[in-house]
This record gives sequence, C-alpha cells and structure tokens, in this order.
Amino acid sequence: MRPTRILMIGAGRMAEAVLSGILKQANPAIEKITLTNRQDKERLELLKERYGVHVSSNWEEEAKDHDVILLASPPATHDVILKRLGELIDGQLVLTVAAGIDTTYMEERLPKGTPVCWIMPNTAAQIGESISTYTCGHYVNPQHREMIAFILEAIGESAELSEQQVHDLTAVTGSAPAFVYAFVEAMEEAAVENGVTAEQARSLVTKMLSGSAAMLAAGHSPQDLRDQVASPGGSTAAGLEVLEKRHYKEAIKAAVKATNAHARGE
Ligand SMILES: NC(=O)C1=CN([C@@H]2O[C@H](COP(=O)(O)OP(=O)(O)OC[C@H]3O[C@@H](n4cnc5c(N)ncnc54)[C@H](OP(=O)(O)O)[C@@H]3O)[C@@H](O)[C@H]2O)C=CC1
Ligand SMILES: O=C(O)[C@@H]1CCC=N1
Repeated sequence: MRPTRILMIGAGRMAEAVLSGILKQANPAIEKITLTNRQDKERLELLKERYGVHVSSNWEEEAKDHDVILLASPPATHDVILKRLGELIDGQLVLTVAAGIDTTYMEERLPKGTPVCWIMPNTAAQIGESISTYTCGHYVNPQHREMIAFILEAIGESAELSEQQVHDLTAVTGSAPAFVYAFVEAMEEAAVENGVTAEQARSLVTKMLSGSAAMLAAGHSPQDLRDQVASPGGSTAAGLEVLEKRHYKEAIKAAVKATNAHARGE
C-alpha cells in the first residue's frame, strides 16, 4: 500500500473504533491520521493523548493534505460536508459510515470521478469484531479497494453488497446489537428477580449468549438448535409459546423495518 494520510471527519465512537483498529494493524504505510470534529475540543485532546494522532477542529484546512477522507459524523451533516469537501479535494478516496448515506448520495455531491465507499459497521468494531457491509461507487480502482479492505479488516469481517442491500441490512448488522443488548437486559433482570447478584446475572447471560452464538457459528440452523432445546411438551416449549403469543418475531421484524425506514429518512 502507498504511504497514506487518513482524515476523519467526526471523532465520536465510530471514528475511535476505526482508528483503534487501524492502529492495531501497525501498517508502516499509514503516514498520518488526523481526527476532527466541530465542537468537542476535550474529546480531541483525549484522542490525541490516547492514540498520538493529529487532531483539528477545522477539517476544511486538512482535506487537501490527506489521501483518504472518512466521514464518521451524523448522517444529517453529510449534505453540507460533502458539498464543501467537493470544493476542496482532488481525487481523494471518500468513505462514510453513516446510516442511509449511500454512494449515489455521495457521488451526487462530490466532483465527477471521485472514488467513494459506504461502510455500515457496528460497535463491535471497537474490539475488531464488527460485521460490516459495504458498497463501492463507480470510480473505485484496485488501489482504492486495497485501502478499503485495510480499513474493513481493521474492524472485523465484511461483506460487499449492493447499495440496496446495505440499506436493507442496516438494521440487521448495524443496529441489531442494540436489540440483542435489550434482550440481555431483560434476561439479567429476570435472573436478578430469581435471586442471583447482578454480577452473576451478567456472567450467566453472557456465557449463554456466547455459547449460543458459537453453536450457530458451528453451522447449526437456528430452527434445529431451538428444537434441541425445546423438548416436546417440555418447559422451554411453554416459554416459546408465550413469546409466540406476544408476537416475538413480528416485533423484531417491525423493529428492523422502523430502523431502516428512519435511516433512509422516511
Ligand atoms: N454507533 C453505531 O453503532 C453506528 C454508527 N454509525 C454511523 O456512524 C456515524 C457516527 O456515529 P457515532 O460515532 O455513533 O456518533 P457520535 O455521536 O459518537 O460521534 C459523532 C461525531 O461527529 C462529530 N460531528 C457532528 N457534527 C459534525 C460536523 N458538522 N462536522 C464535523 N464533525 C461533526 C461529533 O463531534 P462534534 O459534535 O464536536 O462536532 C462527533 O465527534 C453516524 O453517521 C452513524 O450513522 C454506523 C454504524 C453503527
Ligand atoms: O442508531 C444509529 O443511527 C446508528 C446507525 C446504525 C447503528 N447506529
């Protein structure tokens, strides 16, 4: 990979997750990383101290001097940022991790020929365990792809999909960890109500979840796994019946739909 300077616009949770992943890879080709935001100077100082990166509260002054520009600011800021960026850059690779901001949206606001990529990670990026979907614009070449792969590998695993699929799966890969954590909260509350400490509840539920995920990762289907747990006429079946009566699956699918619709600004 050519020596590369990366600029991040936005210095919040997702920017830090990507940054820490990149730094763990210790790639000598990364010449410089600059993190920027608009207001929170304390946050920039903290990131500078923690990671030894450059920081600035004026990304416009930095854009020309960087080869790769990653937007990690809220979706609503993208219209203004991309249009201004278009006046400053000359062929740099532009990426975003923002929900709902696809490559068509980016290309419409940047000069013709600008290589763009839309990545939809999740917060497990912080520990290099994200499953990220992504899609590339019309002007991405093999060298750009090398850089995109480097960033994606820094935060976990990835799947290249169509723009439509990244939209449709935003809830399933980007937001669903929050649905899982809500399930965990309910399970922990139930455990505590049944007499264990909060710490015991956390440990029991976490292990139950990681064991279940490992069974899925081993290739078993969720239906088979569910059937293995629920002996016919047994106690789990009684619990599943309650979930079914309360429209468990429908509730989850409705949450996916609402998340995706919001991300698309609907
Ligand atoms: N959190 C998640 O699980 C995921 C988030 N994303 C996407 O990542 C992006 C960031 O989310 P997240 O990190 O959670 O949010 P945070 O609130 O943690 O970070 C947002 C950052 O953007 C900065 N910012 C806001 N407005 C501007 C602006 N006009 N110019 C420059 N910087 C700005 C903020 O700093 P300041 O206010 O000081 O300017 C802050 O550093 C969003 O677009 C979101 O859709 C994608 C997948 C998962
Ligand atoms: O809640 C959000 O808007 C972002 C998008 C995907 C996950 N978090």
